[in-house]
Amino acid sequence: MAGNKLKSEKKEPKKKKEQLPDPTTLKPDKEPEVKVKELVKDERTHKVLGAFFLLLALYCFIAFTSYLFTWEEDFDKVHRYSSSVLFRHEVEVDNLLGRLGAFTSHWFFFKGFGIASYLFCYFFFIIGINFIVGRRVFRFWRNVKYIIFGLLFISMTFAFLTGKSTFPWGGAMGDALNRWTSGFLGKTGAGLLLLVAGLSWIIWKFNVDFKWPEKKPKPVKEKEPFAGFGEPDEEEEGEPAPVFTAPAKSNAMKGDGSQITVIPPAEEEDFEQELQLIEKEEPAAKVITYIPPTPVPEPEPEPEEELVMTMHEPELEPEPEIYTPPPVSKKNTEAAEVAFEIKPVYEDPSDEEVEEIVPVREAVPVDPYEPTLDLRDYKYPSLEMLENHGSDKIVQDTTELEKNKNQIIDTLKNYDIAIQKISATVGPTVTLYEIVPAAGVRISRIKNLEDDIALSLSALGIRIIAPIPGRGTIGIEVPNVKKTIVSLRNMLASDKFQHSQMDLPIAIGKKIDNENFIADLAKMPHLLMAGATGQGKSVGINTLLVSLLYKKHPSQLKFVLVDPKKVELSLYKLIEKHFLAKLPGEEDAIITDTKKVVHTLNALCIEMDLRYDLLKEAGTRNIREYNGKFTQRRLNPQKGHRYLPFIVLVIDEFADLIMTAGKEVEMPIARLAQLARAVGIHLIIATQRPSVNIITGTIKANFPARIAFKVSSKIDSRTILDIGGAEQLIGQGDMLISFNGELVRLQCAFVDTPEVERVAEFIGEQRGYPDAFLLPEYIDEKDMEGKDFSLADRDPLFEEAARVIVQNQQGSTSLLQRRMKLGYNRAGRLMDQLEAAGIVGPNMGSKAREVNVKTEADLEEILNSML
Ligand SMILES: Nc1ncnc2c1ncn2[C@@H]1O[C@H](COP(=O)(O)OP(=O)(O)OP(=O)(O)O)[C@@H](O)[C@H]1O
Repeated sequence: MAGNKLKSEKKEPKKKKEQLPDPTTLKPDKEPEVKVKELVKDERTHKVLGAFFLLLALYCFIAFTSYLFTWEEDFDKVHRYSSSVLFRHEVEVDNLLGRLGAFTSHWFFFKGFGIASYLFCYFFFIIGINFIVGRRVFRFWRNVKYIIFGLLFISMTFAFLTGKSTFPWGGAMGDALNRWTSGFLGKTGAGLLLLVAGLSWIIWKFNVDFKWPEKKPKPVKEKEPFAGFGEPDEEEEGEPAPVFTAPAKSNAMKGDGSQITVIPPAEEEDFEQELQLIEKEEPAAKVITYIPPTPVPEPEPEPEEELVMTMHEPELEPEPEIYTPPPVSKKNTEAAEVAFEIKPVYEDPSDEEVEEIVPVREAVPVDPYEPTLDLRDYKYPSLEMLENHGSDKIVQDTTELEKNKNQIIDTLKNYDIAIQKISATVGPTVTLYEIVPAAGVRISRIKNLEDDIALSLSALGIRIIAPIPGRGTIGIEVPNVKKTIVSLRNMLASDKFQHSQMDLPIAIGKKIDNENFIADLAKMPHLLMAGATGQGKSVGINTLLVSLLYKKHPSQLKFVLVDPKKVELSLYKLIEKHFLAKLPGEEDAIITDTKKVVHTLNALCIEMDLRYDLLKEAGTRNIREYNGKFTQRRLNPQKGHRYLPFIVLVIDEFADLIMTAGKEVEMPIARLAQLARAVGIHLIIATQRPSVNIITGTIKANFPARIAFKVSSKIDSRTILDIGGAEQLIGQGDMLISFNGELVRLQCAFVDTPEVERVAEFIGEQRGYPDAFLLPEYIDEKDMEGKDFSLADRDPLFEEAARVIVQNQQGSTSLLQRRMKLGYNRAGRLMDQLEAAGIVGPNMGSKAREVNVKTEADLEEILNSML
């Protein structure tokens, strides 16, 4: 043992000696060996090549243009000496670019392709640009094909047209082609061939639309107004629709055989053309984005409900071109009712005037239902109510940038990591340094050294992203010394927000590259927010709510606000009659009590189920389609259909709720999160404590979009985002959002309390609805247990309640509340007593109870017998 110890002691100093060389003898770093392979891949090589090709293009262009003016003078000299002219000093040429210019032009023009030789300039130009920019700005092979075709076609055409001109218009190649073709097809044949080739190219390139004058469409002949709704006859099918704006492809996808069948082949080709163009314009993105030729929103395909499909066929189109009401038949009387408010204004078919057909669309004006007319004078808040918190201009401190850059390079060098390139993007709170490691450096090495590097850089809030997904670079985010506040006002003023077509646009914040991050809450579809106290959660919630208030009308959106802290959301009380929803009979729309939260969540579940029933009845799959149909007056309000506003549930402190109510809260939230998206109910849940017992697996699985402000530990960050990093944030609205499988660092937009107050006041002062939006009533079975009552204890209002119920033939607690101005509890108790007396049936969940007594006379009898 002792021997061993001695040995190791002896060894150690030796080892140390090897590790620490004498600083005085330090040699300068060896220049790294340059391998050919690396050289070829190196972007600098590409840039040099790019510059060379661009110069070559310019050189040829000048030489060729000069040749046009000097060819006669230079011709003999160059022709006589051929390539040796290059080395004959005594020969003087007129070409601007000397003997080389004269020789090159002669070679290209005379021996090659004549005037078409300019295409070589273009060829060198596109190679040069592609090399120098480092991506395929021009598609190489496509251009090569065009150039080859151009060389052959142009040279031959010029040879054909110019005949025996002394200037080599078509060059030797053009002449040879022309001679061969004229010999083979005759002069006329060769001319025709050129014409066909030229035309074909034009058609191919520009997709010229050849239109034969169309016949006037025949009038839709009907014996009686409702006759046009059945199977379309052949004539109708063949006819083009009067106005068609939707892309041919999307129509083709529907393939529903309805009357509006418009897939002209030309449109189909247009579509392909569009696709190619985008491919060409954005080659580097490698994403083929289909932008529909027209901005008509495309509805999702309809559900495959047989009955509904057949009855509502024309309704499947996004914009019905020809609307014809349904035939009244036994089979589909329902369909006839569905189209109840459409005014068929067909002309009498016998009338000669019908020949002068007006587009059918105009002939059937459908006055769409406009939900905003509920409060037609409602004015949206103006941007002036919000403040500009300093300038949104980002300050770039070059010395700070330089210092950080050098520190990063030095730190990495300490770990033997060489880098090829470093670039910086300055964001509002952090600067992203993007590093391209030298060839051969493994990214995993950098990843393993993440903590050490962060420590060496010794700045607070450093985050290393190795690699940045999709970029192949490594990112190091370093906080800025001077941070910029992102004002919500500026984000809302941006074009992206102002012109957004999203259902529920929310301006969240700015990315590092200063791009505004505006997302659609409806697509998220729910949002989970976490962050330690004081890191910007409440500001974040205000930002989201205010964004929605700036974009939505009270008829289109309702908030259910849960605020266990009692103070955070109290500002919104002012907009109760415009934007808030509450339980029937409740005083306060903002819910602060846990018990009521459970009731509200269950009421939301009932609302969700009711909405699903409505959607099913209407044969629609989501709220968008449903509201679309409703506004087109295809759904009958008398059958319970109504315009469905979006409902956004906001819970400001979720941890509190879970601690006090546990499963009672978790279950309805999980249910809503799983199912409510299609019916327009969306959840925003915030918590200070992102621990696993609060953000349970069930909750997490149903919230794909998650925001983390600064949290206190890596574990918390993992709980919320499934990855560390949020503990490295610097607070004050610095956040990470995980959405669509991407993790993005944002600076949350800032809106101060006085601003929110101003907006709420402005809305609150306007005319609103008589009450907040009422959620369906929820009866907690537990509350009702053991409440059998003796008839002697019955409520003094019992008889009155019984009369209200029997008169309306509707066993609903909310009816009692409304008619008798009662609170929820008393109305619920009365309903129990009515059940015990046999006047109404048992509780049926979301539906009204059955009323067992049909007439008032019967009721009086019962009441008398009870005396
Ligand atoms: N986006 C932001 N930009 C600039 N400063 C911000 C931002 N968000 C928050 N802050 C600053 O941080 C402070 C605390 O923010 P906030 O009240 O939203 O924290 P919180 O997480 O809700 O705290 P608590 O959980 O205790 O309510 C704010 O008063 C503000 O000064």
